[in-house]
Amino acid sequence: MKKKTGLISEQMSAQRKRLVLLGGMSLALGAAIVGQAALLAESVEKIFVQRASFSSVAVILGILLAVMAARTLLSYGNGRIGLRMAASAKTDMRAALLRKLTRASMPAALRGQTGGKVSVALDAVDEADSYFSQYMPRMMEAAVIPILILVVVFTQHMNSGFIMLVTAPFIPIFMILVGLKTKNKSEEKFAQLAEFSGTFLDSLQGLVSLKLFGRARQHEQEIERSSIGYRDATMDILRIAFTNTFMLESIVMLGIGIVALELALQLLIFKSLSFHTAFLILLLAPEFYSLLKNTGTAFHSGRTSMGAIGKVEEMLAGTRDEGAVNPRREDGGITDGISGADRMITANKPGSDDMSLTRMPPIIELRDVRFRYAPDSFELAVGNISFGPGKHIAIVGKSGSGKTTLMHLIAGLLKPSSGEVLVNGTPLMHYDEDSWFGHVSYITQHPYIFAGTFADNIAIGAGRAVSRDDVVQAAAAAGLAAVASELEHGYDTLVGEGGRGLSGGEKQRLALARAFLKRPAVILFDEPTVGLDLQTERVLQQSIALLASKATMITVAHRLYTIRNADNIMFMGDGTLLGCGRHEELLDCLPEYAEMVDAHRKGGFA
Ligand SMILES: Nc1ncnc2c1ncn2[C@@H]1O[C@H](COP(=O)(O)OP(=O)(O)OP(=O)(O)O)[C@@H](O)[C@H]1O
Repeated sequence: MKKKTGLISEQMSAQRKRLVLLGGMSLALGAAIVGQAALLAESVEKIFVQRASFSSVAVILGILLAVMAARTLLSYGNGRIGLRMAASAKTDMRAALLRKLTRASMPAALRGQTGGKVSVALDAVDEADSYFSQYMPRMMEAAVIPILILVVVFTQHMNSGFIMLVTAPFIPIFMILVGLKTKNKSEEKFAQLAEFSGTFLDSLQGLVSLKLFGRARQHEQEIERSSIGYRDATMDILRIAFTNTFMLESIVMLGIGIVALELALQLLIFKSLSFHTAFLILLLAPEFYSLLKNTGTAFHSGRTSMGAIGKVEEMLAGTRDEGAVNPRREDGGITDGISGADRMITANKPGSDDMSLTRMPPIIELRDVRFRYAPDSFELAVGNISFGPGKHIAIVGKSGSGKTTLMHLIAGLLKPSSGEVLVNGTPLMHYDEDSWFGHVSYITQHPYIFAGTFADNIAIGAGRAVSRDDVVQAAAAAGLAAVASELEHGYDTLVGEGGRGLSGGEKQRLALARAFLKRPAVILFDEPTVGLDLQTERVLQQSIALLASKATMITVAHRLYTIRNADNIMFMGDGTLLGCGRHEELLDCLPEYAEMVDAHRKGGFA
C-alpha cells in the first residue's frame, strides 16, 4: 500500500479509538462468518447425510440464525463506524481549508482561481468520504477475516488452504497495479474539475466585460473544452473501475473453482475428506475470495479518494504563505472593503504587549521596511519614518508606485520581507491580530457588500450587536440617510448579491458608516480615483474629516485637497520613498512632487 499522505495520517491518529473499535468488530465479524459456515455445514450434514430429525437440529438452526443476525449487525456496525470516521474527517478537512484560506496573507489569498478553490473545498473533500467510509472498514476486515478463514481451512484441510494461499495474492497484486493508475487518474480528474470550476466562475463573474469585448463565444468554447476534459478524466476512471471489477470477478471465480475441484476430487475420488469438512471449506472459500474482492473495489475508491485528498493537501500547502505567520482565527477585524481572506497578516507571538494598544491613536514608525510580492517582482523599500498620534498621512505617487502596498504594510495586511512596522514602539507583528484590527477601519474604493439588508451591511462594521438607532446614526454621519430613505424598504432593503445594487459612492459611504459604528483609532482610506459628483465628494470629505478627528488616518490620496491638508505626505516613486513632509516642504525640495502638483492643477494628474 502506498505511503499515507499527511492528512490521512493525521486523521488516523485523531480517530484511533474508532480504528481500534473497527479492528475489534472485524475480528468478531470474522468469528461470525466462520461460525455461520460451521453451523451451516453441521446442520446440512445432520439433515441430509445423517437424516437426523428436525427437532434434533432445531437448536443448531436457532444458533445459526442468531449468528447470522450477529453477522448482519456487525457488518452494519462497521459501516456506521466508517461513516462516522468519514464525517469527522470531512469536517476537519473543511475546517482546515477554511482556516488556511482565512489566515492566508493577501498575496496568498489572491493567488489561484476562486472557483477552483471552491471545487476543492466542496467536491474533493466529498470525494475523500469513501476512503474512510469504505476503504478503511474493508481494509480492516481484509486484514483480519481472511487470515482467520485461512487458519480454519488449514486446520481442516491443508491442500485447500494452500490453494487459497497461493491464489489470494493475485487479488491484492492486481489491486495495487490498478490502484496506482487510478490515483494518478483521480488527481487528473480533480485538476480538471478545479480548472473547469475556475473557468466557469471567472467567465460568469466577467460576463458583462466578455460580452462587451465580444469574447463571450471564445469563453464558451473555453468552458466547453475544460468540461470535456473533466468528462474524459471521469470516463477514464470509470473505465478502470469496470475493468477492475471484471478482472477481480474472474480471479475470484477461478480461485473458488480450483478449490471446489480439489474438494470434489478428495471427496469423491480419493475419499480422503468427510462431507462436513468439504462443505465447510466450500462455504468458507467464497467468503474468503469475496472479502478480498470487496477489498479490491474499496481499494479502487480508496485510491480515488487519495487523489482527492492529495488535492486538498496541495491547497493547504499552497495557501501557506511565507508572509502569513498568523496562527489565529480572525473574524472581527477591519470593517470594510477587504474580505476575511485578505486580512490575515499579523502574528500573535508569546509575550506580545497588547497593553500599548490602549494608547490610541498610536505612534506608527517604519524601520527600513522592504517588501516583495514574489522574488524578482516589484520591490518596495522605505527607510525610517515616524508618525505621531492622530496624524493624517497621505501616500501619493503615480500609478503602480506602491502606494497601496505601503498602506497594506503599515496596516499589517502585508508582512515586510525585512524591517519592521512599529506601533507605539512595539513591532506590529507582536500584537494580537484581533486587538490591532479592532482599532482599524479600512475604507477601500470597492468595499464588499454582503448579501443582506442595508442595515445589516452597516451593522457588520461594529463587530458587536448594535441597535437600529446606532445604524441610523452611523448612516446619517456617513451621508447615507437620503440614500436609505429612497430605498424601497428603507434600511431593510436587500442589497449585495441577489439584492439591490449600490453605486460606487454609495458603497464607499456605506464603508464609512461601518467605520462610524466602529470609531477606529486608525483609518485606512483609499480615496476614490474616479470623480464623484460635487455633493457626494463634499459629503465624503466632511464625513471622513469627522471620523478622522480623533484618529490616525493613512490615505492613498488622489485629491489635491487631501494631499495639501495632510500632516505628512509620503511621495512614492517606483517602490521607493522619494520624500516625506508637508505640502510646502515637498514643493520646495522635491521637483517631482512640484511637477505632480502642477499636473494635478492643470487636471492632468495620473
Ligand atoms: N498581489 C500582488 N502580487 C504581485 N504584484 C502585485 C500585487 N499587487 C500589486 N502588485 C504590484 O506591485 C506594484 C505596486 O502596486 P500598488 O497597488 O501598491 O500600486 P499603487 O501605487 O497603489 O497603484 P494604483 O495607484 O494604480 O492603485 C505594481 O507593480 C503591482 O503590479
